Amino acid sequence: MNSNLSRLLAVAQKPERRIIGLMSGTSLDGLDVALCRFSGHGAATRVVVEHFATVPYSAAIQENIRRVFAQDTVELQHLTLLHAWLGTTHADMVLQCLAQWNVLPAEVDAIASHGQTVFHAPKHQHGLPDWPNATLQLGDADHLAVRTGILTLSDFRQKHVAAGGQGAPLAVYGDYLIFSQPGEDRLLLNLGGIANFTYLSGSLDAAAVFSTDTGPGNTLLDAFVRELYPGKHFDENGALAAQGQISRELLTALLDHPFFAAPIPRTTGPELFSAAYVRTAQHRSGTTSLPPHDLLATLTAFSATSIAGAVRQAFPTLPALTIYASGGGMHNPVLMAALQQALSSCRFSTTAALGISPDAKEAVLFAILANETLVGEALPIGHGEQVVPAVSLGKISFPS
Ligand SMILES: Nc1ncnc2c1ncn2[C@@H]1O[C@H](COP(=O)(O)OP(=O)(O)OP(=O)(O)O)[C@@H](O)[C@H]1O
Ligand SMILES: CC(=O)N[C@H]1[C@@H]2OC[C@@H](O2)[C@@H](O)[C@@H]1O[C@H](C)C(=O)O
Repeated sequence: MNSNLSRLLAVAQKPERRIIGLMSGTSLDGLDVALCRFSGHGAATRVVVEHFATVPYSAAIQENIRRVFAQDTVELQHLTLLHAWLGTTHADMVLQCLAQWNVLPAEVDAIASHGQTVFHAPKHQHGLPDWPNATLQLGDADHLAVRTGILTLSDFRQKHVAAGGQGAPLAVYGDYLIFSQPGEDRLLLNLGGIANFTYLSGSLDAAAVFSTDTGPGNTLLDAFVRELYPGKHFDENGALAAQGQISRELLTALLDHPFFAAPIPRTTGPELFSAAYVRTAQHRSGTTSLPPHDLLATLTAFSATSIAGAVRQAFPTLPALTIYASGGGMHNPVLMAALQQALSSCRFSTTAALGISPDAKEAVLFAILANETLVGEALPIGHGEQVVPAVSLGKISFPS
């Protein structure tokens, strides 16, 4: 048998596998690296996070990504170079983590690389009737595989799109496998740059499961903190927003967009929820001279209100849900307090209570996707409009 295929077979047949999940999200704060140990697959998946680190993105890396990130027009040479360069940069970050953890690359069975989303274009957002849903992640996985010597799975979103999805959220597959719990209706709420949630029924009914993006999480807060407070990158502990007053006029204008009435599931990104989106809403509501603290208070309320709105849209008579938060926004007490107030009948916790660090969760989820592709079967989840494509996800890059 071809040596690459026998290597693949050997990994699939191992009783346990070590898979590194890599995620660098819309916040561009760094690469999340989670070294996970797996046994089983599907409903029998067991995962232990052996090590986790976020390797921060330098200002240069951020700048190189921002030149194309969510931009309508880009320099094609830069985009091309960035694809290869991010692949090698992510490879070096993985090698750096492994060295720190005293783990040899040969002791790792696979890498699951999300890559860097640079443009997300679901049909409802690009608005071009003859063109499909589309999404683009950079950081070529052949570079990762060759440089690390580790089998690499990547580009998980394309199959989802090819099979009729919008390319996101993908968290639903892993959430379903590792967080379902008989007797508890759960929402797994990720507060990243963009916020999303997965619903898991306490009846363990796979057909009832769905997930959706809700709109902005931290992305607008980060953008305006960077602009209004040079040197700061985010509203640490909500300290800036806490000093402001919410502008009801601006909040109403921000919420006045068809995205918030579109059927669930829906996905989005900073292509829509950008500084320009906020400025347009400010003009419409006559709030262009809002003081910075008030603007941040209003943007925090915008995230909380749109998340709560999506939850209520999905569950008009809100059942007794337990919400398990993850992602950077859960460290923002102003955002969390607003969410708890808007969804006061829900119980709030974090994925730490379920054994997965909230900061590591998304990286772990991509490792789960790779484990399923290597040893599992495509999972039937959801139903009707909310069906989740039952496909294996990711492309396989061999080191040689
Ligand atoms: N202590 C804190 N106080 C307030 N906000 C925080 C804190 N820590 C992190 N954040 C927010 O979390 C963000 C990072 O979140 P995270 O790493 O989950 O995003 P991401 O993975 O890039 O996003 P996405 O899930 O959209 O891809 C930061 O940019 C910041 O806005
Ligand atoms: C296109 C893209 O990269 N989307 C991300 C982003 O970050 C959060 C939200 O928007 C979510 O839809 C998705 O990531 C998570 C991991 C997901 O697919 O579940």
